[in-house]
Amino acid sequence: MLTVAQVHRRFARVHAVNNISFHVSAGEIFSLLGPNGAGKSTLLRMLVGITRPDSGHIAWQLDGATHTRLPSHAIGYLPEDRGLYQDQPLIAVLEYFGTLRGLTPAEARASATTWLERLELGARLRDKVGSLSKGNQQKVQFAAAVLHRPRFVILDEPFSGLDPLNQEVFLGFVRALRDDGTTVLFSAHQMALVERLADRLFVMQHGREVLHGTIPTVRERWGSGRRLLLQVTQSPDEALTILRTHAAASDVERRDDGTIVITLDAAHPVGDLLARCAQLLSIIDVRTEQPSLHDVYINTVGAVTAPTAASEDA
Ligand SMILES: Nc1ncnc2c1ncn2[C@@H]1O[C@H](COP(=O)(O)OP(=O)(O)OP(=O)(O)O)[C@@H](O)[C@H]1O
Repeated sequence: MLTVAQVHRRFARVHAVNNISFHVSAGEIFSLLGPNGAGKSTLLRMLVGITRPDSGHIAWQLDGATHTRLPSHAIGYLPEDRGLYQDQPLIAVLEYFGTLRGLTPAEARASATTWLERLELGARLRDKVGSLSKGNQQKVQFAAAVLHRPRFVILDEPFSGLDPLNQEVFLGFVRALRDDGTTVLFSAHQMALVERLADRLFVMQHGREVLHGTIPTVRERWGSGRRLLLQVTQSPDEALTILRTHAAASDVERRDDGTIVITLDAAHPVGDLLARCAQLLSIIDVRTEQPSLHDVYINTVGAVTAPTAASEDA
């Protein structure tokens, strides 16, 4: 549905988006990740058509036709800088956004009312936007991005500023959009939510790609490996010494709660290792653990060094 090919955008000496390519399929939830200043918002603004790439191209496939920019009725956008008219009633603001996206005033009003009720703001539809809390304003902005039922939705940090309960509510809304056939691309910093929501993720840093793939692929390829977690009757320090000396387990550590953690690798199949541990230690409990997306992100992004101005200009 969307192809981004070698897209580049520079501000003075900063390569905000540096040779980025990816593809988003119809019906997918695609997540864009990266630390502050990585280039996510700049890339999203180019996808919406607010700014243009210096080079590279963006192509949308819709109903058999290819577009460089999607028609406004087909795209919804939640910008990072939330911009609602503070002194207007919620219903008037949403009706206005709906008509900008091709709905009639009556259609816009009906859809806005439905969304405000869904967002538990039905009782406040005549209140001014400025009288709402930050989180509730975010809900209204979300409604403005989706009330015209676009085919493709771009959400720039939809979870920022929301309490944990409302993060769950938004997670449900994004899933509902996908179930309705909408393709969703969102940026976020909340790894645990991304892990539960996204089909595929793309991590960028200093404008460049550092990680790209489905969640299981990314975990498998870039994760630091599965871990074996043991609770034993021996003291943790004694257990560490025994394992390092007699089980050839070099990547072994203890957690604050006394759990012994052995990172698995191909040279030590879990069955063999567990059998050896059982010979050496008195095991009370055993389980394995997958690296979380958070672990993968920290390991990968933490390992990238910043480009110098000289290397960027080269
Ligand atoms: N209009 C602009 N003029 C100059 N520099 C800009 C402009 N917009 C973005 N930049 C720079 O481009 C880089 C990428 O910024 P961008 O806002 O895209 O990052 P981001 O990944 O969205 O960050 P955050 O997670 O903090 O929102 C930053 O170094 C930023 O200062």
